[in-house]
Amino acid sequence: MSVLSVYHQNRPEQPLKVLTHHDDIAATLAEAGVRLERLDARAALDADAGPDEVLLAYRPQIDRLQAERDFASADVLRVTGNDRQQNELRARFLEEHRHAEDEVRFIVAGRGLFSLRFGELVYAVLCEKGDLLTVPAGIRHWLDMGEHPHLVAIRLFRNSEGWSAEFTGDDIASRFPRLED
Ligand SMILES: CSCCC(=O)/C(O)=C/O
Ligand SMILES: [Fe+2]
Ligand code: NI
Repeated sequence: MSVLSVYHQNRPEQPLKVLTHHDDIAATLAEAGVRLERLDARAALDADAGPDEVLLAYRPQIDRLQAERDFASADVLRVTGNDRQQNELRARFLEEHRHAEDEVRFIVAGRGLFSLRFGELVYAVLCEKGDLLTVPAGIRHWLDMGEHPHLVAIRLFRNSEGWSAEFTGDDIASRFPRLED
């Protein structure tokens, strides 16, 4: 179930509101220019399927998005378990950053908590399998996957080089709730 919690940036201990209905969440995010959509994520895949298998299994969804929005590349981010490499990935996305292009992420397994800043507000949206999240370019944000990450996401880029980000150096994420396992 997706969940949206809206906070004032100085009061991370007390959300101003919490929404749990997908339509309410999508409508609230849309007011801020963020799109949350649902896609079919029921492809039969082994738990350890590699990036090529994931991209092949979701080719119809990717092709449709590519036709609508003209992406130049796609990759698969898989973060599962908590070995050193996974912990490094978790730590990297927990640092507040922004991108020069929209962040377009299709969650095909597991879940992740995206926290987005709009003025003095922080919108923390828990995304799960089947969610397609589009965050406009330039929005400051971070992502938590919890202490035992389980997240597989297809990432779509306009940039043929793939993922690139500018880290803001702001430690706001350290004051906000993490994704609970
Ligand atoms: C769920 S996609 C993983 C992380 C990522 O690419 C990003 O930019 C998070 O903000
Ligand atoms: Fe990002
Ligand atoms: Ni799973």
